[in-house]
Order: sequence, then structure tokens, then C-alpha cells
Amino acid sequence: MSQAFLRIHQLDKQFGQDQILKGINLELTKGQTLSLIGASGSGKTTLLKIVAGLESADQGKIYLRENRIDVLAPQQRKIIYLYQDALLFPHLSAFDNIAFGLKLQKAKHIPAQVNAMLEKLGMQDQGHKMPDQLSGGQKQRIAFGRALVIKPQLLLLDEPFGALDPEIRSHMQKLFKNLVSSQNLTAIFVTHDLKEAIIIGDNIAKIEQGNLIQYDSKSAFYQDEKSGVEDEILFWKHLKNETNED
Ligand SMILES: Nc1ncnc2c1ncn2[C@@H]1O[C@H](COP(=O)(O)OP(=O)(O)OP(=O)(O)O)[C@@H](O)[C@H]1O
Repeated sequence: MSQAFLRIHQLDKQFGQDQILKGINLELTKGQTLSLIGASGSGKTTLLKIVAGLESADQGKIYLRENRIDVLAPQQRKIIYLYQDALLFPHLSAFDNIAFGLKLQKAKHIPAQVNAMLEKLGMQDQGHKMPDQLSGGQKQRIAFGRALVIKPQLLLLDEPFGALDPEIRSHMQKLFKNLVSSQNLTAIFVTHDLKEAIIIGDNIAKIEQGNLIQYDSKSAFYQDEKSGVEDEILFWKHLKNETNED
């Protein structure tokens, strides 16, 4: 039997006449983050939504710990789907936003758990603020904390840092890596940004013309001439050479 924590088997999805996803197979090991890349409109969000249960597939099966989840309602899947616009509950403080899911779970030691999460997020002094008093990056951190604190089985992130400026984005990437590894979380991380995909992912997959290509390793990805990594390296080499010639 497969050791995969998440396994997607032969998944198809069509919108009207457009076959968006064709026979998608994917395997993800517990504690790993898979970066998912692909051109705009290639079907990345559609795939995440199908895994989360927010969209249905035409064909295919999805297993989490060898249990079929595509037959379950979204709230029974213990999957968090987080996207770019950090939607916090506007009437709740940062602290209460993070506490929300814990209260639903009737968890123990909620204030201590929320304070520990605020500290990990570097926001220990900001818990009392309402969402409209937080910056974009701070809101995204709280949304992140709210998702992680309930220890989801699987985290699906759809361009979560797309709207952030480069400095905050880089900070969030490091924070994400730390939190995910300290909680041994399993995640799929959609991004347009090649560098971010490489920084964040333990492995990389790409959707192209409806097909999903899962690379065996990050180095297999670098070596694929279609990955764009080589072009990126050449760009910087040229720039360096030009600068040296000046
Ligand atoms: N509910 C829907 N009804 C019809 N077509 C849809 C629907 N949702 C998505 N699509 C189409 O499916 C295709 C894939 O969309 P999707 O949002 O999954 O792409 P994506 O790879 O996430 O794109 P981006 O990187 O731009 O966010 C697009 O052509 C889109 O127009």
C-alpha cells in the first residue's frame, strides 16, 4: 500500500467544453510542502478547491491517510484552504480571530494557545487590534495563525503572499517554513513566483495543458529546461556580465 499522506488518483475536471484537469495523479508525504506552479488559468485554484471540497471533480478519487475524502463534506475533511485576500472576521480582534476555530473545537487552554501563536507570528502586541487596524501583511499573518492553530490535516495555500511587498513576502516565506516544520504540517502551496516555489516547496509540481507533472526532486525540476530556472539563471548571469563590463 502507498505511504502517501495525500493521494489524488485520476482526477478530471471540465468546465463547459474546457477540460481543465486531465487524469491528475499526485502524492504527498506527511510533513511535506508541495509547490504547485502553472500558467494563469491552468487549473491550480480549481485543483485546490476540489481537494478542499469547494468544487467537485467529474472523475477521480482523493485519499487522505488512505481514507477517501472526496465523498466527505468540506467541513469533515479537516483541510484549510487559504487564499490571497486574508478574510478575517471584521467584528473580531486579531486575538479572537485566532481563537475562533479553537472555540469551535472546544479546545483547552485557548488563551495560552492564541498567545503562543501570536508570538510565533511576531504579533504578541497586536492581539487587541481589529482587522481594519492591521496592515495587509499583519492581516495575512493573523489569517495564517488562525489556520495553523487548529492543526489542520492539510493546508492548501493559494498565492497567499501575492499581495505583499517583497520584504514582507520574504519574511512570510521564512515564517511559513518555520511554522510548517515545527507543526509537521502537510501543505500544497500555489504560487506564480518561481523563486517562492523553490524556497517554500520540498517538492514541485506543475500543471500544463491540464496535465500535472510532479517532479521527483527539486533538482529534477531545475534540470527540466521547461521549468524556467535556467532562463532565470541566464538572466542574472547576463546582468552580472553587463555590470562587470561597465
Ligand atoms: N466556476 C467556473 N466556471 C467556469 N469556468 C471556470 C470556473 N472556475 C474556473 N474556471 C476556468 O477554469 C480555468 C482554470 O481556472 P483556475 O482558477 O483554476 O486557474 P489558475 O491556474 O488558478 O489561474 P490563476 O493563476 O490565474 O489564478 C480558467 O480557464 C477559468 O476560467
